[in-house]
Amino acid sequence: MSVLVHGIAGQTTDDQTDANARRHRGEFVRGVSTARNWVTDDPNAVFPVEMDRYHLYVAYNCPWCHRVLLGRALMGLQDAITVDVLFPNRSNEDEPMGPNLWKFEPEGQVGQNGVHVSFPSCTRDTVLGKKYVPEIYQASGVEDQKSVPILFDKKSKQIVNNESAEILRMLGTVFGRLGSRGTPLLNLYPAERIKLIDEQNDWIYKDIANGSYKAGFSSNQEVYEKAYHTFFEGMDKLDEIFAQQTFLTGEAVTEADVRLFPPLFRLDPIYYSRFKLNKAYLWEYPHIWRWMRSMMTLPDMDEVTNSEYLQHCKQGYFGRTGNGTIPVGPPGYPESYKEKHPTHM
Ligand SMILES: N[C@@H](CCC(=O)N[C@@H](CS)C(=O)NCC(=O)O)C(=O)O
Repeated sequence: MSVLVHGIAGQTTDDQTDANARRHRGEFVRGVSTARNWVTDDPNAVFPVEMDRYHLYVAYNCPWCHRVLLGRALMGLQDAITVDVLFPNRSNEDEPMGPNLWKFEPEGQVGQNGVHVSFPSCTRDTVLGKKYVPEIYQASGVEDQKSVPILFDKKSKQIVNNESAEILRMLGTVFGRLGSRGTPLLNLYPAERIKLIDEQNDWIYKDIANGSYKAGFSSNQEVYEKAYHTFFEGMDKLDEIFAQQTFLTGEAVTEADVRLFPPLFRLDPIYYSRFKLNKAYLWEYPHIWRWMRSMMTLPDMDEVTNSEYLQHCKQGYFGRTGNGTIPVGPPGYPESYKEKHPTHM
């Protein structure tokens, strides 16, 4: 299948210059997504927009999946696009397909801490019946990829796209007419705001969304410290923006807000400790906190921010790290995000 690469602002990749040497020095360098086809309005296209034709493979703990699920919920696309949910921890060394692979585990599993963990929202692969994500890529003829999210075409049994920035763009625009939000159609990337959204996406991807991963997963002290400072300079900048307006590009929610949400949702309960992004909590930024509250009141947000959702995140980030125990606190999350102040204050 031909691979169309559209360079959209703030797409989920890193500069690949000397990537292996940088990885060797301990820098976390994100790879490139290679399935890059688009669902379009054209009924004769290879992938035309169609009710109940497309499917998402996701893990709730993955922030790139989270943005796509947020897009699906906000646009009211739950009946239009089906979803399968992976177990939050990847495979162990002793598994037949090899280690560190996403897999379906609806019955749950015994974690590193010796406790059996299961989540009601974890599913099997309801489309292809596979166990591991690389098997989905193999069945679709896409090589050397193992990441989620995946947008899958149930009709042709092909992977459409595995770049969350592009999947979200499709959900927020061309899929809009299949959504349940009525008219006027919601559009997360409206023509009159494109420039502003692109500008915000660009720096927020580098400094906040991917920046948090640079801090959390680099083993190089210098890379971590740089990412830490950049992240919190970004937080100051965001607090100033939200002192002036409700959302990132004005008074209406757009794709830029959706993309900002996953890393900020994870800051207090996870990134603060796990990624050592411990200069300040989200609740210490009054205007960002208010933005969070505005986001939480948007339609169907509960589906993708509830306490089970956060528990997937905790399991994913802590379940195979250190001694494998899952933190109980901090108390009051995610409920506090709907309040003026965190409830434990
Ligand atoms: N290009 C991807 C990046 C997604 C990504 O990095 N996903 C992680 C999970 S958070 C993953 O599946 N990584 C593959 C792996 O490490 O096995 C996107 O944004 O859609």
